[in-house]
Amino acid sequence: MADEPVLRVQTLVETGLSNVPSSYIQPPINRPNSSPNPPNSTNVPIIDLSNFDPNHLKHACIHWGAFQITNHGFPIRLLDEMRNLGMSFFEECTMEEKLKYGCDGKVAASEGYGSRMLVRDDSVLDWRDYFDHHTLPVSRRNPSKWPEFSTNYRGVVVEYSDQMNVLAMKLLGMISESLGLPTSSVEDAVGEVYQNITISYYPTCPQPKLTLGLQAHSDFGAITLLIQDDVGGLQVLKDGEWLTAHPVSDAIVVILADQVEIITNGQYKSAEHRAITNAHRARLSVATFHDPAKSKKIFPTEKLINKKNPARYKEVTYGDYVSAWYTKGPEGKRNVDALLLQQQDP
Ligand SMILES: O=C(O)CCC(=O)C(=O)O
Ligand SMILES: [Fe+2]
Repeated sequence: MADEPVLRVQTLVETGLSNVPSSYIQPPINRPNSSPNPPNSTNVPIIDLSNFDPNHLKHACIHWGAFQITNHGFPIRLLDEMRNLGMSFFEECTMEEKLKYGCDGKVAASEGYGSRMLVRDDSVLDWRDYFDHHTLPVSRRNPSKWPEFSTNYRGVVVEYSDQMNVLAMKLLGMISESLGLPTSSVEDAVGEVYQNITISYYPTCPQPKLTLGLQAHSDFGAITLLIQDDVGGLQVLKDGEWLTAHPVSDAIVVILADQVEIITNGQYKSAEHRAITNAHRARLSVATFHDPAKSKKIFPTEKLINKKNPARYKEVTYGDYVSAWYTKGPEGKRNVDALLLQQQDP
């Protein structure tokens, strides 16, 4: 089992190093491409919810597994508050204050301030520090584990959690309808929602061409709603090419995760994505994950299965899926691909 590195990435950067330690150097095949897509080229689809077209949503879910939503009704004030409070935690609190909320590095997905996603110790480290909050069901909320440097931090997290959950369920309803299913189908297949909010902080990196802020992965839950700042660094894999999801002011990035791929029998795909680093400005993102309960059994929805379209994925207990993800590592989409059933030739 890996021990949590003593140094957070931010502390490493503050030492003024000009070469990144070898434990953060990606093998050449995983390193970021030197010429990313420019801002006005292909971007992940943008869906304006005030002028909603279900076919547009369907196209984005089939071909990208990720899209950005605008005019989503989520209070912009709350997006800004969450981003600003997150930035203040990382940049204005002392390390001593931050370490009061240090997470348990030996436990996967433990709550608090950390720097390592996997419990395995043989993977290349991400150039990222983070703060994970356990927010839903309400019984998992323990605000004493959240920072209190600002009097409204804990209140903002609660309001953000509730509002994100409402939006996530609305999106699952739209996704169901876009497949011709009753509105509640995907939400019912997910069951009780377990929500985590992770603020990721990517310090500037002296050698961004050698590192990743976050290695390539698909999210293991059902649906992730992510906001970023204007720095940019999120990339989505599309037809074998890594494309930067350029920041769109006040937009929310929607990322389909593995359980939605299984529930929709692969009609909709989870998005493989990663974060790159840069040498000039630290970057912040806030990801809100919506996952099933560990005991929930996940399988393709019966209404999408027939003779012509047989089930393509094995049933899995969600908790087993998550354990495999943390012990084997994400390595792109290998965990969901491992559930694929052999298809008979017609
Ligand atoms: O920071 C980002 O843009 C990506 C974060 C992410 O993919 C995650 O936390 O799962
Ligand atoms: Fe992710």
